[in-house]
Amino acid sequence: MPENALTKARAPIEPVSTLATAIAGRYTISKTFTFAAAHHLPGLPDGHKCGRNHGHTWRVRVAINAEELTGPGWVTDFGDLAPLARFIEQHLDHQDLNAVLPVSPTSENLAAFVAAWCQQHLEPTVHGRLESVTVSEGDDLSVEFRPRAVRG
Ligand SMILES: Nc1nc2c(c(=O)[nH]1)N=C([C@H](O)[C@H](O)COP(=O)(O)OP(=O)(O)OP(=O)(O)O)CN2
Ligand SMILES: [Zn+2]
Repeated sequence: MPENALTKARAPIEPVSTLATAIAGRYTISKTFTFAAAHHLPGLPDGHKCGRNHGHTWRVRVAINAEELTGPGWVTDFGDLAPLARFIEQHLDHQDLNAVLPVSPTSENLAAFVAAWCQQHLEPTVHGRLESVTVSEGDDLSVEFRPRAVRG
C-alpha cells in the first residue's frame, strides 16, 4: 500500500514511557507575581528622574528547577509557591521599597532580596532548586539574579 497521511497516522507510535526515559534534562517551572510599589534611587546626579519618588508595577518571576520529577510528574506543585505570594502581598505591595529593603531598591537588589527570601523560606519546602529571580519594572526592562550554587 502506498504511504499516505492515513497510513502514517495509523503507524504504531513509540510508547511514552520509552520517550520519557530516552532523554535526560532539567525542568524549570516559573511563576510570576505582580505588585505595585514606590521607590527612589539615592545617590544619583541632581535632576536624575529616578532620584525622585515614583512607582512601578513590578513583576517578580521565580524559577525552580529539577532534573527528577516528583509526585504526579512535576518539579513541585505551582501551589507550593503560595508563601511567596503572601510575602509579596504583606511586605512589598503598595509599600515604599526604600523603607522595606536594607539596600537601595534597584531591580538588581530587589531580585537578590527576593532570591534570599526564597532560599530561606521557599527552597526548604519545595522539590527542586531555586534557579533565578527575575524582576521587571516595565515591559521592556528586566534583571535576572541567579544564586551561585553552593558546593557540598
Ligand atoms: N540597571 C538598572 N537601571 C535602572 C534601574 C534599575 O533598577 N536597574 N532603575 C531605574 C529606575 O527605577 C527608573 O524609574 C526606571 O526608569 P526608566 O528606565 O526610564 O523606566 P521608565 O519606566 O521610566 O521608562 P521610560 O522609557 O522613561 O518611560 C533606572 N535604571
Ligand atoms: Zn523606578
